[in-house]
Amino acid sequence: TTIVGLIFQDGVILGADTRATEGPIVCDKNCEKIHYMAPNIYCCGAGTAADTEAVTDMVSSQLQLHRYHTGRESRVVTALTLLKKHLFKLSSYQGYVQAALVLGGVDCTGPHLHTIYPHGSTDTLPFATMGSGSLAAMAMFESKYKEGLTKDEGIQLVVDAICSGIFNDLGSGSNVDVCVITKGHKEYLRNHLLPNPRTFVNAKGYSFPKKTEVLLTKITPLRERVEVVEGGDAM
Ligand SMILES: C#CCCCC(=O)N[C@@H](Cc1ccccc1)C(=O)N[C@@H](CC(C)C)B(O)O
Repeated sequence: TTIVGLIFQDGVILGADTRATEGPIVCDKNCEKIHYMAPNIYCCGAGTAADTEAVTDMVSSQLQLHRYHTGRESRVVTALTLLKKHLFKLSSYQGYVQAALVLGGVDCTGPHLHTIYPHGSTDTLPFATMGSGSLAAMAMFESKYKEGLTKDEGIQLVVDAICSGIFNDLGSGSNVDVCVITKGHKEYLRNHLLPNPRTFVNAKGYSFPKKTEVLLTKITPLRERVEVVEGGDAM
């Protein structure tokens, strides 16, 4: 997996590839790794698919109940705290729930971007990458990120970072999903880029119309091609 997030002038942009693997096998060529947490909060997940889905679904539900209780928009820090307390839980989790997350959103306190690791540690950053393709993606961010990026610049940089993972990490592949979050608005761009289209092989395979002449190049016997030297030693 390659998942990323960055802060741009109007908010947060998240990005993800769409490959799921089981060892050397690609078991899903177009899976979703950007999860809905709240209207203004989304979360990318890397690690065990089941764990990332379960932990984000659980916290998303908790946030919804909290919104009903408070009558207010969810805050990113609330999602962050719920996620890290669950993953760290002494009772048993302690890193066994393999969810490596990039959490992003915009709330009444502004834009926020965080990473959450399986053991429950968190970081607050202007740009972040996670998953097996995170180094390929971070190389793009370290060389191209700057503060005050416009929306289009931010989307392009996220696409570049995800594509770096798609093309250089075997654990990542297929398509680029993007999510743009600003104050009061979000755009979930599913399959924003399709850089690996499946070219269709002719369904009939290689069939030729009747009477197709199949020409083989005339093969000249070796003797005719090589001057034979009488009594020469075998090479
Ligand atoms: C069986 C099985 C694995 C089901 C799919 C599955 O979780 N694959 C994992 C890799 C993995 C992990 C732990 C055990 C096995 C296989 C995977 O593709 N993770 C990607 C993100 C998820 C959300 C798709 B990425 O981090 O590479």
